[in-house]
Amino acid sequence: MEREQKTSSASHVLVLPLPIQGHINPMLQFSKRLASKGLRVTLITPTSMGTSMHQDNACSINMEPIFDGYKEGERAATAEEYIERFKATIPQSLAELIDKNSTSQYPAKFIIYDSILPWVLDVAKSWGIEGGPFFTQSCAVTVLYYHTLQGSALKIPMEEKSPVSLPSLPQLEFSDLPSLVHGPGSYPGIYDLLFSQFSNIDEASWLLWNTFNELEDEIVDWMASKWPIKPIGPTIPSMFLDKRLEDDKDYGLSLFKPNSETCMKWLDSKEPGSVVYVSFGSLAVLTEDQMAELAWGLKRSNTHFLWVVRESEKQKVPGNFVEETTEMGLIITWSPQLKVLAHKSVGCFMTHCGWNSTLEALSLGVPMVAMPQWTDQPSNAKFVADVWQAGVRVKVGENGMVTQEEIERCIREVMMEGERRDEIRTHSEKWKKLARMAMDEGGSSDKNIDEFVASLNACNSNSTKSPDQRP
Ligand SMILES: O=c1ccn([C@@H]2O[C@H](COP(=O)(O)OP(=O)(O)O[C@H]3O[C@H](CO)[C@@H](O)[C@H](O)[C@H]3O)[C@@H](O)[C@H]2O)c(=O)[nH]1
Repeated sequence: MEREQKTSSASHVLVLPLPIQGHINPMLQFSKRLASKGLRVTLITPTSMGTSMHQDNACSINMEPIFDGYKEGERAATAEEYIERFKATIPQSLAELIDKNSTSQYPAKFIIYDSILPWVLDVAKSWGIEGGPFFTQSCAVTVLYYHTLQGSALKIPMEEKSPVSLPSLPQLEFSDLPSLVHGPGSYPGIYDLLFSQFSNIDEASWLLWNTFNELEDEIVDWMASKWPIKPIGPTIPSMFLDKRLEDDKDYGLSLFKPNSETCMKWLDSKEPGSVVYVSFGSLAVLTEDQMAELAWGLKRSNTHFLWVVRESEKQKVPGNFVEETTEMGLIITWSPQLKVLAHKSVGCFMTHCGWNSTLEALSLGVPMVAMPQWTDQPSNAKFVADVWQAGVRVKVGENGMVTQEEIERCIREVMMEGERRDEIRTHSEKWKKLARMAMDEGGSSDKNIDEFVASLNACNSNSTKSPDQRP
């Protein structure tokens, strides 16, 4: 498993993501940046991810599997059950890994853990290792969770669905708030998980964030007045941004198998800017009725479409839809999303506004039609449409459904020639430039990464506890 890294005497950092695609991608990508700056990085891959992941061999970091309570292929019935077993198993597995490392040539100095696994910090500290959480969602959304937890400015359950005004944030309607803020009853296990991010935030020495200063400037300033936060994103492979890391062309680790060849060939055959790319990420589950509205909305828009429908969702596509749209569209089960967004034929991204997809579209200058589903996505959609003005957001009907007419209207607004389309394109291009600048040499995120690396290199002495001090 172990690969050659740039510097043999480098500080060693462990990185532990929750094993879902939207968390693996940014943490793996950040790991690559750290490795490019001379650190030795080990990405910890919980066993449930399996060994059959689709892995890019050019990846510059080490991977170390640890037991998370599940054998490859074994699945928990619910997210809550998975997290429970994960939490019961990982501390021991992690302690064994840290122990193994401590007697090696490269004892770990620091652990970067997914912010929704705050208890990792306690395990690390008991071994004399420092740690810091990595936040995979926006600063704005985290601030909203923070205010909810404080219970003063934002109280749940919300009795009145009136607009909310909070420091450093634009005025937000009820429908702009993360779905979990609507109340613990909505998603019990996940609610606890997201709110636990704050349980020991004051004990962490670095808070690393997949965002960039320019994108969330006022919010970053507000947070920086409370915590040592460091925006280090967008965590997109370098070849799509600053192009400084030649081998960094892809995320490199996928839990799904992309239909790359079919997809890129199909895109090559289309006119520039003529395709709507549609994807709702790795987790979203639409109702059968909503899938049907989406399908017929795509048909009504009369535009070419490339639609990602995961294997588990395929049976919801209306029976006659594929035959009726063979000339217009292609449905695939997973795409090489960054390559798709960077393709000249793509003119618009219809997205659920997962934070990675949002950052990817902004970084590649692709205008969006935002169709949020749950968790942080409504707030991301609010920013996309009204703050960054890089797209439009669908209106949800009273029955919670987005109609085919509404989907058609939004796609046309972003795709069809006219003032509105030009405005959105201009804003999208602006964010593309700013994202690139943030990651390029001397950019805001690049400086933060340098600062983090320098601080680790400065603690030259091995701080891992000696055998008789270990727990
Ligand atoms: O066909 C596809 C579809 C997606 N992706 C990639 O998969 C990732 C998906 O991440 P994201 O857009 O954030 O969506 P989710 O998978 O839904 O991510 C979960 O995690 C995110 C980070 O915490 C949250 O913002 C989301 O709301 C939550 O659903 C992105 O990097 C995409 O490039 C592909 O490569 N191919």
